[in-house]
Amino acid sequence: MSIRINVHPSFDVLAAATAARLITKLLDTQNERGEATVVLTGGTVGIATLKAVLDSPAYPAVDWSKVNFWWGDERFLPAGDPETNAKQAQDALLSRIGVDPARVHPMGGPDRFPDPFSAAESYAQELAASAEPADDEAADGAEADAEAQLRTKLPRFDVLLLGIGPDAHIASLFPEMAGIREKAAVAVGVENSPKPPPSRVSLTLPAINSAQEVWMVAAGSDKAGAVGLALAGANPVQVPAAGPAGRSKTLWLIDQDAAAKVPENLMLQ
Ligand SMILES: O=C1O[C@H](COP(=O)(O)O)[C@@H](O)[C@H](O)[C@H]1O
Repeated sequence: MSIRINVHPSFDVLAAATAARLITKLLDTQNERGEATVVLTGGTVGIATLKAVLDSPAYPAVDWSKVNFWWGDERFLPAGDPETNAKQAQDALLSRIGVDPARVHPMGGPDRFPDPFSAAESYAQELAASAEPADDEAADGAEADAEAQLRTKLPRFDVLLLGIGPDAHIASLFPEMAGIREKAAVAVGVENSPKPPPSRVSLTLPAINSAQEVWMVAAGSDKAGAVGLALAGANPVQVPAAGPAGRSKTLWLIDQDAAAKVPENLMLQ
């Protein structure tokens, strides 16, 4: 598994470059597999990236009707609320590109579930229903066992995008809270989130780390501390952004301001 850090000169360049990467990644994956699966993030860079996809003359190269969309987290608000990550993604891109609604999987809100915990349970079921059939190649060892278990619960995520909060949260996994410690479930409900709104739903770290590629996106000097600590190898319970690791690749896509505290030895690699 490789970690790569890409520092871009500004927020706009970061969003445009991440969009270009995403288009190419989806196109390549469709060439290989016929379809592609992306896990979207909310937040500033996440949504700006989707807008930049639509601004790119290359976006029609992707067959958007064969892209599966999932979310890394969601604010527990009614469907269509402008604060939901799903509505923001719809407005920025999804409503404009001819997606197949059956392949779009937003997390549920209070219009469908009594609380974020039942919404998380339902999302876990929806994820499991899209899991790929187990292959017969049984690998040995506890780690292989855990991976095989996870494969029965999750679809193959080709690329998973994650924003980073100034407090180093990723998805809706906040420092020191139960969600970031979760090892068994693939999705969790969150109450008392330090960032409003207080109720949320999130994928867990094991679910995030099942992705082939994880792309960490962040911009701005308020993210520099979180990015620096994460790349210096902090404990994910205190610094959730330190936890994600894609199966084949982890890409850090950040702007110069967010890169200000990245350990120098890593910048030289
Ligand atoms: O609330 C959230 O915040 C994070 C980070 O957002 P940003 O605006 O500080 O970039 C985001 O990754 C997450 O999906 C979202 O629900």
